[in-house]
Amino acid sequence: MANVEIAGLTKTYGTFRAVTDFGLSVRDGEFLIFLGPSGCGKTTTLRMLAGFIEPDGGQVTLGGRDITHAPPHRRNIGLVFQNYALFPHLSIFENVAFGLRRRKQPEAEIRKRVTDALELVELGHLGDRLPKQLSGGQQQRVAIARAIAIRPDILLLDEPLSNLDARLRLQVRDELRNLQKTLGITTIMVTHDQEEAMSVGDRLVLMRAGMIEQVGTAQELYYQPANRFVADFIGRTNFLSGAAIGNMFRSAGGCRCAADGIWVRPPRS
Ligand SMILES: Nc1ncnc2c1ncn2[C@@H]1O[C@H](COP(=O)(O)OP(=O)(O)OP(=O)(O)O)[C@@H](O)[C@H]1O
Repeated sequence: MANVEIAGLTKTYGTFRAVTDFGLSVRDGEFLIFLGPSGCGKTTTLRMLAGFIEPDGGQVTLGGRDITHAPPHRRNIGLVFQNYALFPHLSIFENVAFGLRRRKQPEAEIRKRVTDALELVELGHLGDRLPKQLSGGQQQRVAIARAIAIRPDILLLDEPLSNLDARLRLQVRDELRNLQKTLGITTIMVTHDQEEAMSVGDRLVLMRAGMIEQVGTAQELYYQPANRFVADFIGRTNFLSGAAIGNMFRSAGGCRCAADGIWVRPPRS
């Protein structure tokens, strides 16, 4: 477990700025969501944190350690991708054991950690199967078990639920949320699904065109949007033109709204 400090992270492809001056503190044990429309830079930012994309500028520290230019395997980060990325020729047990074998853990430790991780995602009885003998939801739970088996400092999830059908999506989403709270692992998840973000995230980072528009809880973004884009993206919002006068709002049609949100239609004269 660790807190993550991100400062001024920037990535440019040619002349196109995919991520600009991204700065944020992720708290120890927090479930943070990167949310925003397609192409806004969520995956690029996550991949810079994972070490797969080299940033052009900025800094990332993990538990106080500068990892900005460290290779992925030196970061102790658990990764879960949209497409599960399981090894098709390895058993479920060996898929989960993979990262531990690479880290040259003793055999007894590997057995214990794989068994524990598979139990946590309720797949302890399926260790001998191959990935193709599992459903999509089960495969994604294996990918989650593999990520947590190495006891990562942080867990990075890139649209982990988007290949699942609607029912499984809800189920795995709730399981993921419970698991994250049980283990207390600092977690960052990318999604473009507002409802998913609002139901699992402690805080949401709403991005647009490579920049952060607002960071806050779902309630803060919903009730105190920083701007029109946030209000539009997060809520089912109707926009009325008008003017704020003290603690009142006067719309072009003559209605007024007090700070408590109660509408008042002025008496006809
Ligand atoms: N290797 C690359 N070369 C050039 N442009 C790229 C490259 N990778 C990403 N981009 C561009 O950077 C921008 C951000 O991409 P990114 O994948 O981070 O967006 P995203 O928010 O994760 O989108 P989505 O929700 O569709 O996955 C996009 O406009 C994309 O086209």
